[in-house]
Amino acid sequence: MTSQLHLKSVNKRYNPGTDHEVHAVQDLDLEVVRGEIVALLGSSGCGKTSTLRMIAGFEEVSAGEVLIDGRRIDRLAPAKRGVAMAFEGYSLYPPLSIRENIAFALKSEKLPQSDVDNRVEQIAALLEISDILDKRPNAISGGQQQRASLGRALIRRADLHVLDEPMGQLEPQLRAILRGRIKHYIKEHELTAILVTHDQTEANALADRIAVMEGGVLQQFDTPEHLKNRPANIFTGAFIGEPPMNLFSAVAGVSADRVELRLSADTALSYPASAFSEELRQRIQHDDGIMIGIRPHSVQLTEEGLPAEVFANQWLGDQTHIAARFAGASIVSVVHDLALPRPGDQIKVSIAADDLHIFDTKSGDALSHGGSLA
Ligand SMILES: Nc1ncnc2c1ncn2[C@@H]1O[C@H](COP(=O)(O)OP(=O)(O)OP(=O)(O)O)[C@@H](O)[C@H]1O
Repeated sequence: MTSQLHLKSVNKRYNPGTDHEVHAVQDLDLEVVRGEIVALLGSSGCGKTSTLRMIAGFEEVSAGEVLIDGRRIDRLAPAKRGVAMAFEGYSLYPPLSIRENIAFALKSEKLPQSDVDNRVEQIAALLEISDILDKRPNAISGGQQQRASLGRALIRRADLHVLDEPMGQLEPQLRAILRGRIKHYIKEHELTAILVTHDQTEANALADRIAVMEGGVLQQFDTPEHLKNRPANIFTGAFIGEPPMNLFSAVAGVSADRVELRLSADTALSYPASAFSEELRQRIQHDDGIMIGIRPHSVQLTEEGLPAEVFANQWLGDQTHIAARFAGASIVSVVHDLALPRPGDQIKVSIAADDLHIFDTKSGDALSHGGSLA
C-alpha cells in the first residue's frame, strides 16, 4: 500500500534551550495510506494539534521529516503542500458569501461555473448549510462557520485533508448525523484525511485507524477494534473505552493445573492452567509485578463469582453501570438492562480468562489478551 502521509521521527520543541522548553511531540513515526482516514486522539496537551499544525505548515518541525505522496513538504509554505485544511482560526474570507468562500477552494481546478455550483450545493446539503450560502461569515453562528470551513476543505481534491476538531462546535445530534455523511463522502471521493479529536466516539466512527497520543508520545496506532480488544499498554487500555477498563495489581501463582491471580489478601481469580498459553504462564510466573485489566462490559454478575459490595448504580437509559467494592478497590460492571442491585447489596462477579488483559507493571506494556501473549 502506498503511504500518502509519512511522518518520520518528527519532533516539536517549543522554546528550545530555555527554561520553558516543551518537547510537545517526540520521535513520532506515522504512515497514513492512500484513501485512509486517521484520527489523532488524546487528552488535552498530548501533542495532537502540534502534530497537525506541523503537517499543515502552521508550525515548524523541530526535527524529522514530513512527506506527502513521497514528497518532502516540511520546509514548504502551507499553500504549496497540496493540503486542504479545516482549522479553527483558519478563517473564512469576511467579504465573500459562504457560497463564494466554498467555491473559492475550486478556483485552481478551472471548472465550468455549473460544475462549481453543483459541487457547492452538494457539499452544502451534506453539511446542512444550504440555507446560509448567501450570507457573509460574520452573519452566521460559530457552528455554521465551522461547517462552512469544513465544506471549503472537503470540496477540494487535495493530496491530503487535514481537519482540526472538525465538529468541535456542533451539538451532539448534528455531529452524529454528519459523522456518517462525512465518512461516506471521504470514502466515495477517495480522499486521504487526518483529523484531530479528543472525542473517542468521533474517532471510532470516522477513522479507519486511530493514533493515541499521550505526553507527546505515540502510544498505539491501530484500528478502533484493536485499540479496544488488544490495547498495547496500560495507558491505551485505560484511555479507550467507556466506562474505563477496571485495573488491579496482581500476583500470579502458577501450578501444573491452575493459574491464580491474587488481587488482595482475600481475593484471587483462579483458572485452569489450560486457559493460558504455556508461554504466558512462564512469563507471568517470572514477572515481578503485573496489572490485570477487565472491561466493564466483561464483568459478569453470576451466582458463583467472587463477592463484591455495590456502592453505586447508574441507569443510563439503555444500560446500567454498577460500581462495587472489590479486592480492596472498586470494580465497574455494565449490564444491559435496568439492573436491580442497590448500594449496600452483595453481588458476585466473575471474569472469564478470555476477557483478561495482563500488563507488565513496570513498562506498562501488554503481556496478554485473553490468555495468549500480546
Ligand atoms: N506555541 C506554544 N508555545 C509553547 N508551548 C506550546 C505551544 N503550543 C502548544 N504548546 C504545548 O505543547 C504541548 C502540546 O500541545 P498541543 O496543543 O499540541 O496538545 P493537544 O493535544 O492538541 O491539546 P488540546 O486538545 O488542548 O489542543 C502542551 O504542553 C502545550 O502547552
